[in-house]
Amino acid sequence: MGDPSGIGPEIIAAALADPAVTGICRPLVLGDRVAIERGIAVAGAQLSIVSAPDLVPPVDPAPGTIYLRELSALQPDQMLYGRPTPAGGDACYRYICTAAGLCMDGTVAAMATAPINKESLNSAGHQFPGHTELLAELTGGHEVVMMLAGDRLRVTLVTIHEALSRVPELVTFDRVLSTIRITHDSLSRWFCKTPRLAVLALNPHCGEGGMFGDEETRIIAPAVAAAREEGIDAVGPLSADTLFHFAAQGGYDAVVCMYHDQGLIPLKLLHFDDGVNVTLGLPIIRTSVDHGTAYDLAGTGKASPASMKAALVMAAQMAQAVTHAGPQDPSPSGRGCPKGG
Ligand SMILES: NC(=O)C1=CN([C@@H]2O[C@H](COP(=O)(O)OP(=O)(O)OC[C@H]3O[C@@H](n4cnc5c(N)ncnc54)[C@H](O)[C@@H]3O)[C@@H](O)[C@H]2O)C=CC1
Ligand SMILES: NCC(=O)COP(=O)(O)O
Repeated sequence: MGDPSGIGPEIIAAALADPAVTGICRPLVLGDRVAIERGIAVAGAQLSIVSAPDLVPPVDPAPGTIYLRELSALQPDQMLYGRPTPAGGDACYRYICTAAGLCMDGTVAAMATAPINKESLNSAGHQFPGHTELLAELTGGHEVVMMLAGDRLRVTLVTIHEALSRVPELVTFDRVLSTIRITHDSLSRWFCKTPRLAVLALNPHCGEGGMFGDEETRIIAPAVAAAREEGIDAVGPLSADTLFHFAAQGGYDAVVCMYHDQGLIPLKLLHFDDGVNVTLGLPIIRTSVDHGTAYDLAGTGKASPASMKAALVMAAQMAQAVTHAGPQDPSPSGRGCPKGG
């Protein structure tokens, strides 16, 4: 359900009132009853809550229902709009842990998360920068990659939630190569058979022959060369300032970026409304909205549920691709896979 003080409950309600979502999956909400009731009212959705303490929704769910597993009983002062609390952060932690457990034991096929406030998660004593790192630990310490995806552009990140000043030391040969590998393997599995990857430079103009940095020659170019030797269709390092223009025209299936804002600024410019955050490398399927808790909008009914809907639909399509896995096209949605990709 995400942060009860943010827009999570209302965008969940709006998404689950849409037959395009409930037509493709049987959603089980993990969260707080009072927060979801309030979200339903804010969204103006015609939905009633069915308590599902131990169950998953039936094969034929009753129309207009939200199946809810109540994992918290927050007090009114712990869910004031725009006022995150440690209790809310702790509740988010429980929702995420339970969802991961249900995915791991096969009770559910996938999880889609609403936004959390990372500060309140940490204030509750859970020292994680975000879902991505928490899920990596909960599911066995896998190396994971954050991808944000829309129809026109996909980006994956070598470093995620890090101070910009730390990025250069974290851009290592091993990290760049493993991000390329995980991006390639995951795209091949879910989205395109033979993905074409662009790998970005860290510095302006690829370092301009060493004048503005040498990470390109020392680290990124050798990592791209190693990936190519493994048969991965990757090119780079390429200058970030021009590459996105070509990537958005279909030149690449994903762009491997060195740091958070290098990838997320162009992604959100094109796909703020419908972008989906996917964690690659996990043994489970996890998607998420591409935005945060939007405290300025919480409770107003003005928040767009489009990314929440897209995250739910993509999770369901990925799960179906697993169920029906075969030699046929692995693309669950056809999202942005250019011809010949
Ligand atoms: N998946 C997750 O759990 C994410 C959580 N966050 C967390 O969210 C909190 C707030 O982060 P911010 O940087 O302020 O980003 P934000 O995405 O919450 O808000 C940025 C701007 O976008 C607008 N906005 C966000 N979602 C919207 C929607 N669905 N419809 C219409 N407008 C929307 C907001 O009103 C605000 O003006 C932070 O604690 C951050 O860590 C941020 C990104 C992802
Ligand atoms: N900017 C994306 C973001 O912060 C999402 O993080 P996570 O909670 O999905 O790890």
